[in-house]
Amino acid sequence: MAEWRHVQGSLPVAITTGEPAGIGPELVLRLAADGLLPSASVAVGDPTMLAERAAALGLGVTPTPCRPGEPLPEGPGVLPVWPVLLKAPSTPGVLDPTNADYVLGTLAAAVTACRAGHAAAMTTAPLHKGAIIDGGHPGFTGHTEWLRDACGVEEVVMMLATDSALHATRAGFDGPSELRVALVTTHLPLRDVADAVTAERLKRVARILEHDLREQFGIAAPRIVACGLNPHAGEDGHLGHEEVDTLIPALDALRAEGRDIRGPYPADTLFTPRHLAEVDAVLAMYHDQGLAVLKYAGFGSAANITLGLPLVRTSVDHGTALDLAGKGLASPASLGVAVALARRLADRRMAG
Ligand SMILES: NC(=O)c1ccc[n+]([C@@H]2O[C@H](COP(=O)([O-])OP(=O)(O)OC[C@H]3O[C@@H](n4cnc5c(N)ncnc54)[C@H](O)[C@@H]3O)[C@@H](O)[C@H]2O)c1
Ligand SMILES: N[C@H](C(=O)O)[C@H](O)COP(=O)(O)O
Repeated sequence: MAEWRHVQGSLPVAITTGEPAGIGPELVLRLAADGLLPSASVAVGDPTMLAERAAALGLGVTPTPCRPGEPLPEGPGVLPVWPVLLKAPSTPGVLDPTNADYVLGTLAAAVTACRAGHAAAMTTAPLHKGAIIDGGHPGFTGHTEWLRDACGVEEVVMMLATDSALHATRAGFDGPSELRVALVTTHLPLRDVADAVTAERLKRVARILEHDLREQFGIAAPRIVACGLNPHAGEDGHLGHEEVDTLIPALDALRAEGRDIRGPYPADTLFTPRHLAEVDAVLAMYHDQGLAVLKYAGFGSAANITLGLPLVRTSVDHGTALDLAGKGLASPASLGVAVALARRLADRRMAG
């Protein structure tokens, strides 16, 4: 794996501006206009496109190019930008796969800056997976998997947390809007999920989750509860064999290592206050099993964190919202939560 430089001090959070036809650029501009970005923040994207979007929405922000490693420009309305240039002009709401390499270029620039010690962390505005795939990257499935490969690690974990769970200071969840959900599998067709939930993957994911709850979130003795895969956690093998054959042996092995991991429990009743009050994170077997509940609890102000990376990466809880792009109607709240979380996690990592 490449060497990572960790430099003390107030390094910026690099905010990739995402799919240029989506809401990402205007959300970054909106936070800057409202003074809601931490002082050391830098956008990564096309400065001309950002300036045009700011003007179109009447936002008093001046995107100002600068280079990684140099001091950030300052001043009223100044938004520092590390330039990555569009491959083709972009219109809000209209996807153009020609810009796939532009979007991936912004991610690469942020990772390079983190690796070089020029950024403290990265936060990603939403990209459009279909546009990246159509733009010549058939294997692309999402930031999470792309970052795993770019950083050269075997496994990472996608965890989303509601805003109140991010600020909780006690153990356990208090109320249905306080939730952390991690996933064993991420972006794959439902048809392929059962085969992808292997004992080895489940154990790797659970170990990373437990480690990062401790190290990144300061939870001294993390308590995790795992969902079953099948209805009623397989009903003792009558409604699917994965629990008996895979989940229970893997969870037994994790418990034998001394980890507090419960389950597998039926997912439909696990997400209830009585069960959640006793745990720090839910481990769901697949994307919509966990994220439908998380987004019901906190859509719009939750954040996505990639665990297991050598860098800090956070993201929004929503997508490109092409229906809202360019209209100034999209909420910047989740991006604000994600940037603030990146700042906090980076400061914690640097202090430690
Ligand atoms: N972090 C990411 O990069 C990320 C996250 C989720 C989805 N996506 C991608 O985004 C694309 C579109 O996904 P989708 O349609 O499933 O979900 P979406 O989140 O883009 O849109 C779902 C609904 O939520 C609304 N919405 C989304 N963000 C909003 C905001 N900030 N304020 C107000 N309303 C908002 C949209 O208008 C739409 O009605 C897909 O390619 C998907 O893979 C990317
Ligand atoms: N699974 C995420 C969600 O539903 O919010 C989203 O697709 C983003 O995933 P990446 O961060 O891997 O792009």
